[in-house]
Amino acid sequence: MIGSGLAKSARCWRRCYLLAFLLGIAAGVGAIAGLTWAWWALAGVLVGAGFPGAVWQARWPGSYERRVVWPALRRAWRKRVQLVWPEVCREAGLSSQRTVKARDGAGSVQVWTPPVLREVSASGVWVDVIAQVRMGQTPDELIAAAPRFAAAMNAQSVATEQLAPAVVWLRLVMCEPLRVPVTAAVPQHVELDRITLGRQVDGSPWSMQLIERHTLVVGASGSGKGSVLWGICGGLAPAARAGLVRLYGVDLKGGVEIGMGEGLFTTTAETVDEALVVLRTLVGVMDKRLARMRGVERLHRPAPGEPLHVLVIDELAALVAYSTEREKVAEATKLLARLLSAGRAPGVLVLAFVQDPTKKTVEMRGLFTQTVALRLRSAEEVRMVLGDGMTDVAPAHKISPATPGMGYVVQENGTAVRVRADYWPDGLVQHIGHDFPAPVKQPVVHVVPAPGNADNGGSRPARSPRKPRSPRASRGLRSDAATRSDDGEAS
Ligand SMILES: Nc1ncnc2c1ncn2[C@@H]1O[C@H](COP(=O)(O)OP(=O)(O)OP(=O)(O)O)[C@@H](O)[C@H]1O
Repeated sequence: MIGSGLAKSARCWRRCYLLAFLLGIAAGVGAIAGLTWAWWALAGVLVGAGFPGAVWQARWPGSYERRVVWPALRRAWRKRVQLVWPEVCREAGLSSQRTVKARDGAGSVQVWTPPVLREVSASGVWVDVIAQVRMGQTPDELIAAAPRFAAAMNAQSVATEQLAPAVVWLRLVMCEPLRVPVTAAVPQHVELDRITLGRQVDGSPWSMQLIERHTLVVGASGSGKGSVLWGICGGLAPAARAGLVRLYGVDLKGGVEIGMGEGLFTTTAETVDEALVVLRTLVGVMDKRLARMRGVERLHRPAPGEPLHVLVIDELAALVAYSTEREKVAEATKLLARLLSAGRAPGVLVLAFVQDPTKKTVEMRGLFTQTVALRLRSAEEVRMVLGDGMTDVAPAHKISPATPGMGYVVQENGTAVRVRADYWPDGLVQHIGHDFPAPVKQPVVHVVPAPGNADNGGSRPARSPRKPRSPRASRGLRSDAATRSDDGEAS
């Protein structure tokens, strides 16, 4: 999808082609009516320029945008920076003023000297400006004027950074290609290393590494955590069906989210007790794998029968902070911390979602190896989620509630990128839950205590195991069982 600036530019070019084409026809008619050869030449040039351009634009809009519209827009942005720079600097009080003699020697003129524009370049949907402050100025003065440049350039947003003691970098984001939502498609291929979740601000695909990573996604209510959750689980669906991945879902908000695509999951948990069973089982799997790997390999490679185990927790705070059952919360926190600290190498990964990073979850933040910040409520939350110094370059607290699924990720090279997850409507989630059933099902089996026995450990009445889905379920995870005979996998 293209942003409004791009759409405007495309419209403008379309009009030019149409005009060239019509003028060409008019010149041709003039030539037929007996005018000179010059009219024939004009007609040829105009029709020759207008017609192929119009056909290219109509027939191959993607390549036309890439090769014609974007380069023209970027050229125009660069020129505009050169144009507005002296004026904005003067208005912002950044230029120095001198009176010099006029060239003709008659009288004097005022000369304004702005900070030096060292480099102006444009790529993607932004313009990068590198400027050097004048003697006696501080970089902070230039950084404080950044919103004025953004307004003068009609930019959507501006990011700043001090590159050297006297050098400042400004990135003006000129149009918003992520404004229009895109609906996700049914995944076609087994993807394991990187899962494609949506688009980056420059229009390229946004993909995220999953293997060797524990992922934390933070976003206020309604920020679109569901689309990241289903982007990852849906993206893993072909691998799950092929037996390369097992998904375990913990959804303590009544199972509303994970229940939509329950078929994808090997096990789902909706109470703290069920979640504890899943956590104990995965810690057991992890410990056994680690013991097997010792001295043999350092990183587990997923294979059928030796799958990657992915624990998906919707609303992490419900598990480690909100529950009033303190002993259970303490155990869950401990088990989760073990998975987060040792699960990466043996292929037992955690993918957690949370609304509020200020609660106890923040204690665990350091154990996650990658973080996605969707819309947050304050600059302080951005700092908590993405780290110090990120509020300017990844202003997740400024994301509009009208663009759910939009957020910031910090790449391996340390730069922050704005992204938007594709939207997963309920029907699509149900569809993949149905079409990509987990080959192994291990429902949590509650052991009903004998009358008069101690607490059955459940916060809701014991229930009979869920009916296994096809293919036939393996033995379930027992709420009284801490370990399994094998990896915890199907026997
Ligand atoms: N990527 C997206 N593109 C467009 N719309 C989206 C996207 N993701 C979510 N939405 C819309 O935003 C609404 C809220 O999304 P979602 O339920 O995923 O938020 P959430 O962060 O999980 O909220 P909560 O924490 O309250 O459950 C959805 O009903 C959907 O209509």
